[in-house]
Amino acid sequence: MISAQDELDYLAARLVDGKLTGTPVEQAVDLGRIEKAIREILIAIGEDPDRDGLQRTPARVARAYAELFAGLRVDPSTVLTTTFEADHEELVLVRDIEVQSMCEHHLLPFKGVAHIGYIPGTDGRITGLSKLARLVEVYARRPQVQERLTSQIADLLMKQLGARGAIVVLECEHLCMEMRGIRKVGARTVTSAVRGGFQTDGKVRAEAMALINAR
Ligand SMILES: Nc1nc2c(ncn2[C@@H]2O[C@H](COP(=O)(O)OP(=O)(O)OP(=O)(O)O)[C@@H](O)[C@H]2O)c(=O)[nH]1
Ligand SMILES: [Zn+2]
Repeated sequence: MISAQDELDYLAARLVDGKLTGTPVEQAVDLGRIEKAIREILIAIGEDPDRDGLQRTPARVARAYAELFAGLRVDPSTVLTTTFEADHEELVLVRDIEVQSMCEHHLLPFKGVAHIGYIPGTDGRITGLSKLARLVEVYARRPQVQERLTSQIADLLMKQLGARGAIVVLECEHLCMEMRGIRKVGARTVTSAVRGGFQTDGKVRAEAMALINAR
C-alpha cells in the first residue's frame, strides 16, 4: 500500500505528461496477465488480435485498468490526514464532486456527482476540501457498486475525522444500464448514506438535503 497522496499526485502528474509507462501504479498490477486475458477476449469475440489496430490493445487496456483500479492499492486512511483548527462546529458541504467508477458486475463505467457533508467533531477540526474529493477517488477507482461507494465515504469521514455527522449523496448514470441490458439512457441512480447527527436529527438532515438540492 502506498499513501493516497503519493498515488493520486502521481496519477495527476502523469495525466499532464501523458506518459503511460512504468508508473508505480502499473508496477503494482500484473499487466502481463491482463494483457493475456484481453488477447483471449479479443479472440473470443471473433476478432483478430494480431491485426494492425489491435496489436497494442491488450497492453493499452492493461495500463488503463491499472489506472481505473488504482484505488485498490491506496490506503484510504492516508487521505484525511491534513486537518486544521477552525473552531467550526457546523456543516461543511462540498457539492458536485465528479465521480467516475466501474460497476463491479459488468466492469462498465458509472459516473456522476457526489455531494459530501460533515459536521466536525467537538474539537472543531476540519479537513482540507480537496481531501473530500481525494476520498471519492480512492474508493471510486475500484470495482464498485454505488451503494458501497456512498457508505465507505461516509464511514471514513466519521472514523477518521471524528465527525459528529456525515451525509453523502451520489447521483450516477450506469453505462451497464445504458449500453446493454435494459438500455435506459439517462436514468440516474441516487444513493445516500447518513451517519451521526444527520441520522438522528431529521431537521439537520433536511437542512443538508436542501443545500444539496439548492441550485
Ligand atoms: N445495486 C446496484 N446494482 C448495480 C450497480 N451497478 C450495476 N448494478 C446492477 O447489477 C445487476 C446485476 O444483475 P444480474 O441479473 O446479475 O446481471 P445481468 O443479467 O447483466 O442484469 P441486467 O443488467 O438486468 O441485464 C443489474 O441489475 C445492474 O443494473 C450498482 O452500483 N448498484
Ligand atoms: Zn453494471
